[in-house]
Amino acid sequence: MLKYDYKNAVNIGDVSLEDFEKVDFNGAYSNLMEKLNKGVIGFREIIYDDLNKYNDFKNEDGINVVVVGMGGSILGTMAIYYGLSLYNYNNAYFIDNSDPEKTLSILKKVDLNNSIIYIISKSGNTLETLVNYYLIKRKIEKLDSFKGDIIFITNGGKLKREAEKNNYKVYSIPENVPGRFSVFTVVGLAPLYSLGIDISKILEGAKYMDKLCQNKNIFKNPALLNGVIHYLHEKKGRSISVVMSYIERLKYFGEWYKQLFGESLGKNNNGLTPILSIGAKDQHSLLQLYMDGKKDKVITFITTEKYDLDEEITFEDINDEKISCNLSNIIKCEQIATEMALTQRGVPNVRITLDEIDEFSLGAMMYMYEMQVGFMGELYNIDAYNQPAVEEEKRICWKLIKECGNYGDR
Ligand SMILES: O=P(O)(O)OC[C@H]1O[C@H](O)[C@H](O)[C@@H](O)[C@@H]1O
Repeated sequence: MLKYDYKNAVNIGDVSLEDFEKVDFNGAYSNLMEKLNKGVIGFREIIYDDLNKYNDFKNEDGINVVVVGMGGSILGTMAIYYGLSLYNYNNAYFIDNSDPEKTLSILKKVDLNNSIIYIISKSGNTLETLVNYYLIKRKIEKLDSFKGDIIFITNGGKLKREAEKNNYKVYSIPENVPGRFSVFTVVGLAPLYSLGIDISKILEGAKYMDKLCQNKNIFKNPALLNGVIHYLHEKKGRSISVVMSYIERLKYFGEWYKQLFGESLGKNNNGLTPILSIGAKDQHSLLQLYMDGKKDKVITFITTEKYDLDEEITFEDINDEKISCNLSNIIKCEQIATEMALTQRGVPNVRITLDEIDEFSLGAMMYMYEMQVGFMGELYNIDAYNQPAVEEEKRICWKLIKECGNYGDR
């Protein structure tokens, strides 16, 4: 389950309940539902897909899973995998950048003969994914015989042609699901299945949240409510959306959230800037800014009722007095203290509380943010599902790469 608390974001920072009346959230609700019900945008229908197709994929103990992708083709998978792992990532490798040190250090240590390798790219033309694929291809060609598995998840472009030329298995992604909304498709669920994660429980969480998101009563619809709250505060100049997770293993959830929020809403001089903070440690690095800097932020706390690892501690405080409590009490007190201090300073903040950190709650929270971004796209009257501006850099880069013999030496 997931609880959403918004009391510190209304009647704070000059946003009142009366302001809600000025926002056509009913229109946003119907426009988004029309797009989803007609299948124009498909990120809702796919959570009701039949999961039998995943029996095709391997899920064997001890086998490595190597995922190669960028952005929406890998961040959701990392968000869920690292969100569920308790800091022991023995057989999962994510190649998600063009940093030679990162990719080559992974390829130096992973035994590709004992690996399922997912090459994931919706367009099939993403430079980093292409180059990382060629690095793996070259490594495989040096082996006497390749006993691993290569699976392509792509809809076209160079990578699809490569897969067909080499007779690799190819799976497609529903065209009406934009990349950054595709974690609940084969893009995320296939590698997560191979990593032994209960993908049906992830979808149960998404479906639980979908029911809440059908509610026309905004105060019972966390995605719509959080969307309208961020919209209203952005209209008052608070365009930075800080997500401060008091669960450090949600760090990659933050990376996924950054792309979903930033790339979907950053259009036509609009947009909110997503920032991920980790509590309690960012109280010692960014809280001064959040408390006393520009009043241009809305803070979202993410916390949990239950930490999977916890222990009692007895220690002496700074006045040499004995304190006995659980470690989880300490971080929970820090989160509440930060929330209270920010509220007293008039910094609007909301809180998402997970029952526990499991497939269900991550599925629910990620689906909530997909729906929230959908609603906000309607509120801003923008296309939340494309990313035309990123193409400009790609055109320049491909041109430079062609000359890279010279450019590389500059
Ligand atoms: O899945 P791909 O086609 O490889 O795209 C990977 C990523 O790169 C693109 O440049 C877009 O900015 C992202 O929205 C997308 O998720």
